Formats: sequence, structure tokens, C-alpha cells
Amino acid sequence: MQDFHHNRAHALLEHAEPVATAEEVQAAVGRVADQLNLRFRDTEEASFPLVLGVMGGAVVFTGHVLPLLDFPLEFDYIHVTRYGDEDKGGQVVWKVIPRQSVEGKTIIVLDDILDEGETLAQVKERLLGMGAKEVIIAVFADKDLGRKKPVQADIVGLTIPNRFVVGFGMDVYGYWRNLPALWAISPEDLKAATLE
Ligand SMILES: O=P(O)(O)OC[C@H]1O[C@H](OP(=O)(O)OP(=O)(O)O)[C@H](O)[C@@H]1O
Ligand code: HPA
Repeated sequence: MQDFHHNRAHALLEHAEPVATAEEVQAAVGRVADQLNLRFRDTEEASFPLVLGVMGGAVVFTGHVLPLLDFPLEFDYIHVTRYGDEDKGGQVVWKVIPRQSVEGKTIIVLDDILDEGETLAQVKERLLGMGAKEVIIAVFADKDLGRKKPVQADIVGLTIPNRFVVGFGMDVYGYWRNLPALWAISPEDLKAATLE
């Protein structure tokens, strides 16, 4: 079984093409942090935003961006998924909803990728429905689909091509969230690794 996963995970990377190096990834994280710091610097209101990381993909991005933020904040996570171990999105499933009140709060939602936008559209709608004052969406990567999405990100680290990508928290069939750089998986390798 271990051999199976080892081989399958490596086969998926065999023809992968680089999308962003580890250095470019870190530069993108820095840009997101700079924009958030600018937005929350010297705000008139006693702004104390609640940062919500959207697990599981946002775990790496969140871990890198949080220490770069220089304003007081509180942090929690939500867990929402719609891809599971697939390369195509399905229904949005909420595994963990916000565990504290969001009422009246400014929320910063951190996620790894805005792809078709279904996940973050639902997240934003739900948070606003729960009484959040404002929802600011910051994503590490925005996939250029060449069409309008149901939600826009307020802050984007990198705009990436319309390819299935992996690394920096993003997985392919559950593998390779741990890669420090971003790679596009070849469609043939994606197909070959599909389990019946
Ligand atoms: O814009 P969309 O097309 O909705 O896709 C974006 C979402 O897909 C990924 O989550 P996924 O469902 O793969 O779960 P994960 O975070 O556990 O990887 C990613 O973390 C985003 O939350
Ligand atoms: O391109 C992607 N890669 C990994 N996870 C994703 N979730 C949405 N799009 C992607």
C-alpha cells in the first residue's frame, strides 16, 4: 500500500511544469501581507479582525502569512471542501463552521486558491448571513479562467494559468500539499492516476 501511494504520488509529478518557484511563492505571500498591513494600518475604528483560514488547503498559506501581519487580530479556522480527492469540484461541504460569533466583525478569509469561486462565494455568503460586518477575501492564487466568477478576491498573491496546480497547500488526489513551489500537473498524468 505504501508503495502504491509512493509510486502514484511521484507519477503525478513526472511531467509537471513549474508555475512558481519557492522564491516566487514567498514573494506572493509577502505581497498579500503588505496589502493586509496597509489596509489595517491606522484604521479609524478599533479594528480587530478575525482571520479565518479555510482548511485544509489554506494551512500552508496561513502559516506563512500570519507572522507577516503587523496588526492585532484573532485567528480561527473553518473547514470547507468541494474537491475531496478529486480534480473537479462538486458540492461545497462544510466540515467546521465558525466556532465563535462573527457578528459585527471584520473577517479576513485566507484561502490557497480561488478557482471556480464556488467555495469562497459560499463562505462569504454564510459569514455575511451570520452577521459579519465585512468579509475580506485574500487568496494566495487566483486561477485565470477567462470568465467571471461568483466571487472576487480582494487581495491576490499570484494569478495563475488555468491548469490543475499542486504545492503550497494545494493537493492532487491528497498528495503534495507539502511542496514549497507551485506545479501544474499534466492532464495525462492526472487521468492516468484516476482510481476507478
Ligand atoms: O474556487 P473553487 O473551485 O471552489 O475551489 C477552491 C477551493 O478548492 C480547494 O479546496 P478543496 O475542496 O480541494 O479542499 P482542501 O482545501 O481540503 O484541498 C481550495 O482550498 C479552495 O477552498
Ligand atoms: O488547481 C487546483 N489544485 C489543487 N486544488 C484545487 N482546488 C481548486 N483548484 C485546485
